[in-house]
Order: sequence, then C-alpha cells, then structure tokens
Amino acid sequence: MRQGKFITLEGIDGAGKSTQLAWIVELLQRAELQAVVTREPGGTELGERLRAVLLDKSMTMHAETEALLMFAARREHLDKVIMPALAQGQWVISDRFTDASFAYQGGGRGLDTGKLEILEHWVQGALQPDLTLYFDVPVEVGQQRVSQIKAADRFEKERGDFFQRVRAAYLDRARQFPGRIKIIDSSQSLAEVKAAVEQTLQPLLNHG
Ligand SMILES: Nc1ncnc2c1ncn2[C@@H]1O[C@H](COP(=O)(O)OP(=O)(O)O)[C@@H](O)[C@H]1O
Ligand SMILES: Cc1cn([C@H]2C[C@H](O)[C@@H](COP(=O)(O)OP(=O)(O)O)O2)c(=O)[nH]c1=O
Repeated sequence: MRQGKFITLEGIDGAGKSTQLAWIVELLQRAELQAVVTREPGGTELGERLRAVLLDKSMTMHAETEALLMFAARREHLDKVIMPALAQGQWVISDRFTDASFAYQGGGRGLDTGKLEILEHWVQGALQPDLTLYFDVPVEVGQQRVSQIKAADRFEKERGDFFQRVRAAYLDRARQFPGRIKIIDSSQSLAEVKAAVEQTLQPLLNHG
C-alpha cells in the first residue's frame, strides 16, 4: 500500500522553507490528510545528534566526512521515519533531503557529484520524493532574512559565494529533474509564495 506522498522542501538558508512548511501542514489538514513532518539532517534521535555536530560552528571536518554524516543521518531517517510512514500510507513532509547534499556538499563544497550519486543510491535505492518544492531566492535576500532571526550555524556563517554555488546547484538539479522539482519564486511576498505553494500542491491533493 502506498497512498501517502513524500514531499521535500529545499532552498538556501532563509529562503522561507520553515514558514511554508506550516502552510503545507495546514493545507494537508484541510484535505484531511495525515502527515509526518520531519527534517534533515535529523528526524531521529541519532540524526539529531549528528545534526548538532554538523551545525556546530566550532567543529571542523573534511567535506567528504560532512557528506558521509549527512547520508548516515539520512539512512537512519529513512529506516526509522520515512519508510515506515509511507508504508502505512501516511504523507511525509521533510524540511530538506538529498537535493540539499547535491547543493551544499556538491555545489557549495565542490564535492564530486559522482560520489554523492553513489551514496544516494546506497542509502535510498530507487526511492525519490514525489514532489520537491525548491524555494528560490537571491543569496542576499536569504542572508538578510536569516540574519534577522538567529545566530549563524556552521553553514550559515559561509560567505556569499558559497551560497551562490549552492543556489546554482539547486537550479541545476531543478533543470535536471523538472517533473519532480518545482521552483517557487520565494522572493515574492508571503501571500504570493503561499498561493504558489497551494497551486503546486493541488494536483497531489486532488489525486492523493
Ligand atoms: N516571502 C517572504 N517574504 C518576507 N519574509 C519572509 C518570507 N518568507 C519567509 N520570510 C521570513 O524570513 C525569515 C526566514 O524564513 P524561514 O522560513 O525560517 O527560512 P528557512 O527555513 O528557509 O531558513 C523568517 O523571519 C520569515 O518570517
Ligand atoms: C540535509 C542537508 C542539510 N545541509 C545543511 C543546510 C543547512 O544549512 C543546514 C541545516 O538545515 P536547516 O534545517 O534548513 O537549518 P535551519 O534550521 O537553520 O534553517 O544543513 C547540508 O549541507 N546537506 C544536507 O544534505
């Protein structure tokens, strides 16, 4: 049985993912659909501990170590949260998934995409999200939004050119997988972004 859909949210830091996540949950509730809301890195006890290490700005690590820890957390997340929920027919909404590894570790850190593809295949086999919403904003907009709310973590303290590469890698992925990844212009007003999200989700809600 698989009626629930797997939806992932992506974007550079400050793009507005968390804000829109709340809106998506509301849309699903209105449609009387049960959803598991989760995030990466994290979503499990071990995953949250790995997240703390990965985001700790006093921690240094090799770019490949960073990628391996992201995928280790993902393996646990799939086993403990994502796969069981989908198997029960529930919807799963994850704040980030594998596209983030291609964008941050691939684009941002410059890791070989072929190595990331090997990890992707190893960890998730053929499983892919049914829909990925990529919230696109210019880097300066994302950085301005983040700086207003909290202290920077290990990724958020990176410089603008890092996020330019992350954004470019996300846009490349969206061009590569146009059926799955939908680009939402997140530089628009909150109301406009919400309307775009609702419109993009509608086909899934109708046929879910
Ligand atoms: N479309 C928007 N226009 C203006 N501000 C926004 C918009 N979307 C989100 N924000 C604000 O930007 C900040 C970062 O948003 P958030 O949803 O936490 O981003 P993310 O989860 O992608 O890092 C928050 O203060 C939020 O209220
Ligand atoms: C899932 C994932 C996240 N990340 C990074 C992107 C984010 O900067 C960070 C945490 O994501 P996020 O939860 O969006 O951070 P916040 O709660 O501060 O908005 O982890 C990667 O580098 N690779 C990955 O595979």
